[in-house]
Amino acid sequence: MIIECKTLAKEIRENAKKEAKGKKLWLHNIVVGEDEASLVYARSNLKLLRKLGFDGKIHHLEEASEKELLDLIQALNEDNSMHGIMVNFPLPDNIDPMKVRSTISPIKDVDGINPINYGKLLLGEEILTPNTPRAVIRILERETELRGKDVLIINRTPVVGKPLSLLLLNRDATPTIAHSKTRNLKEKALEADVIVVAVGKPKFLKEDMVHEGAIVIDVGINVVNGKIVGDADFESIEKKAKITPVPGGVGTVTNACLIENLVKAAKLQGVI
Ligand SMILES: Nc1nc(=O)c2c([nH]1)NC[C@@H]1CN(c3ccc(C(=O)N[C@@H](CCC(=O)O)C(=O)O)cc3)C=[N+]21
Repeated sequence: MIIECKTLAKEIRENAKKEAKGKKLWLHNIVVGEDEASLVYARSNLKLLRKLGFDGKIHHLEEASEKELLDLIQALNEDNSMHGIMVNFPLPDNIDPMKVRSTISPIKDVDGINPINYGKLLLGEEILTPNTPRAVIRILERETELRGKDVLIINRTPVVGKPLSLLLLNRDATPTIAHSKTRNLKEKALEADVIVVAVGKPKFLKEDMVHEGAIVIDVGINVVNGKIVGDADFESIEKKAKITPVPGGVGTVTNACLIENLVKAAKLQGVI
């Protein structure tokens, strides 16, 4: 069964638009290098911003020194007419991600990646939290009661798996984080009420890893022959479990959540 996500995405962005009270907000989206998923995100987000009467700019730096990137972030921090700064991961090896995180002003940090916002999340306080994991939570909260549920997350990155586990703990679920060194992945997956997959490999999650009636959230964004596909074998899993589509699933809701955080950030800056 397919988990329809577009209605939820629409609700989130229309509510954010209302909260902005007619104020035109600006978001700057930074992509360094050629990560396809980041470029898909930046482009679809810019479209969405404009549709809602906001605006934005994509800074696609094919190559950048660490200093160039930090200077760009600093300039955006200081510009009062700019309300949100989104830096896409992964970054190339010549750039220290920790310095990037620390440089983004905590009140313009629309993806919740600054150590202050991230630390607050760790302590149970959700101010500006990462959008991809928040999108997963929004989808799950509509499908099920999270309290007590066993959730297997196949991803341990600071962008998806780690923050998602914290959001789940805040909601009394029982998260397990799996990664490339995890043993008996199939057994763990078969026991889970919910499986969240983000590994960057098309058809990684197969039908024989999912129990009847489970919920599968596909966070994968892979470009295959010019088309976007997820990490799950959608056609076979869809027959026995609930599953989010790609495109039109988590990505769509993530995009709406980014707009929601832009509005929140503007409130923290006192412009709304
Ligand atoms: N710090 C950080 N945070 C992220 O959240 C983050 C990141 N870095 N790096 C890159 C990945 C990728 N990602 C996507 C989000 C939405 C869509 C999206 O909007 N997809 C739509 C549109 C696809 C289309 O244009 O057809 C969909 O799936 O329906 C895609 C990809 C977030 N990421």
